[in-house]
Amino acid sequence: SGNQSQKKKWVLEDFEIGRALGKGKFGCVYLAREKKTQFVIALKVIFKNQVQAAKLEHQLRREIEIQAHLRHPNVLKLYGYFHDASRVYLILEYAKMGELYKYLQSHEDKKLPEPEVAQIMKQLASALIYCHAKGVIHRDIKPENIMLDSNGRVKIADFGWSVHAPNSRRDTVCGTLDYLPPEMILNMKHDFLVDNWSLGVLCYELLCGKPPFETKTYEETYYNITHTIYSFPPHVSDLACNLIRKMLVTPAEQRLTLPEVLEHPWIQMHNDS
Ligand SMILES: Cc1cc(Cn2cc(-c3c(Cl)cnc4nc(-c5cn(C)nc5C)[nH]c34)cn2)no1
Repeated sequence: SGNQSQKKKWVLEDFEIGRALGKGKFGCVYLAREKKTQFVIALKVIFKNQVQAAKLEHQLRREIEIQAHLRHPNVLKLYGYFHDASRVYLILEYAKMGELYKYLQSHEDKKLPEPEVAQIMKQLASALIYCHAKGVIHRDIKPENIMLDSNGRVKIADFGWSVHAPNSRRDTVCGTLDYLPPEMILNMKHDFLVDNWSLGVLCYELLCGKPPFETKTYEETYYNITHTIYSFPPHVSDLACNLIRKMLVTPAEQRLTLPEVLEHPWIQMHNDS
């Protein structure tokens, strides 16, 4: 049961370790199975010394803290964690189809059909509505951080860059909000809306095979993003263009909200497709 996985003191001997599933900056992820229940998981093994060398212990602690408390069908579950002298182990949900990024690469011209993209967008918007309601901003929505489970269900993973927005403080200290300067309140809204922008960039990339502002140089990409300079290939439907145009808006508070994304006709028309 839920609290069992929280209270249980896990040790490496509780698991049979299988093949490596992927490598990251500070470690690897292995397919693994809990011996007693034969439950299959993904075991993320992180080397403490590498995290310490990068001064990212606080970020790792935050990733664990945040992901351990999120429960949503489109958020990769963190069942528990433990550590030994040199490593931290995260017991993660195993996504059967791997990273969306690789799934994209396996398609000729690296793009997906519109109905499939609409389903992915619907799931991610729902997951982000849940995260934002818990005061969590992901801040790193991209194909590498989205996992595919069976039957086209997607899971947001890697909360390494996520943060608890100040918003949770604002919600709990009602009354004293009056004294917060506008820039701080705006920033709070602003922070949340970074995920809305990234979701728009992701939608474009899944439909077009490349991100909207991608160019050969950092400077050019920077200019395109800050001036919202991008164009659509001819095969993208008008409704899909309309949705993306309403998400890639520079003044954050003018961006489509996540509930509005779910209500958009392009998402609605592909319901249950
Ligand atoms: C360190 C480190 C590596 C990574 C990237 N990464 C994530 C996974 C992964 C996770 Cl966390 C959960 N389920 C997965 N399922 C796969 C998978 C399934 N197939 C058929 N092929 C793959 C690959 N990978 C999963 C692996 N690496 N993040 O931090």
